[in-house]
Amino acid sequence: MAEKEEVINGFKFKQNHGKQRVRVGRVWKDSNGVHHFVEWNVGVNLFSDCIRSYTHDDNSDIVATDTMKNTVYAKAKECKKQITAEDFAVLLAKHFTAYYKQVTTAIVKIVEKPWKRVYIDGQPHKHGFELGSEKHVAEAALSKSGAIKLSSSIEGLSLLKTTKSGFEGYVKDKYTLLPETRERMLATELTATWRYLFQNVHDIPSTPMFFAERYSDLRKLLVDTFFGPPDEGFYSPSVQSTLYQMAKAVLNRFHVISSIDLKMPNLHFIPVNLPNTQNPNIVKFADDVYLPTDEPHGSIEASLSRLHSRM
Ligand SMILES: O=c1[nH]c(=O)c2[nH]c(=O)[nH]c2[nH]1
Repeated sequence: MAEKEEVINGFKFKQNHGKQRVRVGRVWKDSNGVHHFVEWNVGVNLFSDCIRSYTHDDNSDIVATDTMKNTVYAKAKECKKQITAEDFAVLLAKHFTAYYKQVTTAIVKIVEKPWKRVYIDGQPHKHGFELGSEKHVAEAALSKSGAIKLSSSIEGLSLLKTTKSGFEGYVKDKYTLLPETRERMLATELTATWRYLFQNVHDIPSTPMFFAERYSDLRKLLVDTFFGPPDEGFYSPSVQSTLYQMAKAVLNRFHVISSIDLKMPNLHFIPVNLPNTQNPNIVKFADDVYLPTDEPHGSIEASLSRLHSRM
């Protein structure tokens, strides 16, 4: 699905064009008065045979980016039932690759804002929503032949535990100042991206909300694995180890997923000690008072894939 590289006038040439940040809100209303709502930020990139627009001032093969933007709204209107960001990305990519002879591949990326139904006194509100924290991203890259790459992400999921974390046994040299510990805070802002193993657009399940269920089950599994059981927790010997446990849990549980990438910045909470000549113990750290910092932060990233992931 790599972009086509042409040779023009003795140069290598690659191109694509699209429309970014197409913002759309969509409401679906059930007959019983319950409303459903999504807010999407859609990016479209088309790989198409329109090279003469670059070389010969001939725009006759260009699908206008304004047309792409209008198509997003038209297709959102056509979806009479609630649809996931993944299914909407695939729907748009299918449209662009099927409708225009020039388009060889369409990449559609959708960032969904975390609007969640409001609960009032424990009761779900029919038409009230509040904004959560992390974003849900879906990306479909579809070629005319039907070959597809479909992935989803959770972006910006903030997680913190106040104990059951340590870091020992690392390389010590003349630059090392960090003391070893078996007692520290662990905080991160997780980005997880997973790829579905569907290789062709026809392999994608037609079950409504299939991808929404995978998303929320996977989110729960990542969170459960990060923290461990409510009373005991899990001891984390490093961010690396916890990350690996999380990635492994996902591939062991979800057979429709072929790979997962996790980014887990280590957001440091620095122990506070404030010695003072008159009062050496004015603030003596006892795993209680910390200085939270955003920067610098550790950056720990890894991806885990199946060796054989064909369906
Ligand atoms: O879990 C950790 N992994 C590291 O690689 C690292 N490096 C560091 O200074 N603190 C930590 N913590």
